[in-house]
Amino acid sequence: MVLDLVSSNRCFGGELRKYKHQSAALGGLVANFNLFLPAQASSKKVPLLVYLAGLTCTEDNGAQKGGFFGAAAEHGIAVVFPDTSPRGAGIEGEDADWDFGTGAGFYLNATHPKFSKHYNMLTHITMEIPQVILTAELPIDLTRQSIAGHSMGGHGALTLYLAGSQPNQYKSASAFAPICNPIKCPWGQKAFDGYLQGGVAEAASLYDATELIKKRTDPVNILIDYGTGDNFYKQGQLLPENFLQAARDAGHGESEVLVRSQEGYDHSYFFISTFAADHVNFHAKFL
Ligand SMILES: N[C@@H](CCC(=O)N[C@@H](CS)C(=O)NCC(=O)O)C(=O)O
Repeated sequence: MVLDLVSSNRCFGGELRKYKHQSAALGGLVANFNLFLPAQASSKKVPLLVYLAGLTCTEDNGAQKGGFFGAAAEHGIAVVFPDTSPRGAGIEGEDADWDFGTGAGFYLNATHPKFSKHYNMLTHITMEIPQVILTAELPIDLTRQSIAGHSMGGHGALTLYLAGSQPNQYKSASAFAPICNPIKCPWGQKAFDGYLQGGVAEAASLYDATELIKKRTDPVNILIDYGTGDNFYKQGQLLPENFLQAARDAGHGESEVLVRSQEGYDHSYFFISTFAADHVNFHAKFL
C-alpha cells in the first residue's frame, strides 16, 4: 500500500501532512487523510488520536477548523483526520442528498449490494489506515490509540470504541454533538436503510451507541459535549439523553461516562474548537 505525500505544513512545532493512498476497503478508490505529527515524533513513537468528522465534511474540516493542534502538540499526540466516505464510487443516487452517500459514510461496513464494495468506512478507519501507517513506518505507536468525532463522526467514535473491529483498540472515546441513538433518529434510519441489507434492525446490535453501552459491563472512558443551541439537537437527531440514561442504567457512572450540556453552543466548528483542548486533555490521560 503506497502512501503518497500530497502536502506538508509546519504546525505547532510539528507538521501537518496530507496523504493519499489507494484504498482496498473503499473498493480501490483513492482516499485522503490528514495527519498531525507533533515535534516529539521526530525522536520517538507517539500515540494517536483519530478524529472523525460529520456529514458533508472531508479530511480537511477537523484539521483546518477543529483547534486540536495546540493541546496535541503539548501532549505529544498525533492526530489523524480521515475522510467521511468513499469518493467517486459512481453509485446511482450517491450524490443526491447531503446526509447520505458521498460525505456521509456513517463509519459502518455496508451490506447492501449496491454499497458493499465501496462503503466500508469501519474497516478503512480501524484496520486500513493503521496498516498504512505501519507500512509507511510513520513514528506512531498503534498500541496507544483513542478516538473522537463530531456529529456523524461522534457516532463513529462511540460505536468504533464500543464495538469496532478489534476489542479495546481505542483507550478512550470523546464526541462533540454525537448522533447517540441513530436507530431512533431520521439521519440514522435513512443511512441504515440505505447501507444495510437488514436496515435499522441490522444496525441495532452493531452501530447504535445507546444500544451498545447497554451491553457494556467493563469500565469505559467516554466524554461527550453537546450544545443547547444546536438545531440538530433540538430536532432530535442527536439524543444524548438516551445515551446518558442507558450508560447510567448499565452502571457507568460519571467517572466513566461524562456528558456535558454546553449552554447556547451550536453544531458548528466554533463549538468544537471551544472544547477541542478539553477533549485532547481527556484522551491524554489514557494515552
Ligand atoms: N448541509 C447541512 C449542514 C451540514 C452540517 O452542519 N455538517 C456539519 C457536520 S453534521 C459540519 O461539520 N459541516 C461542515 C463545517 O461546518 O465545516 C445543512 O444545510 O443543514
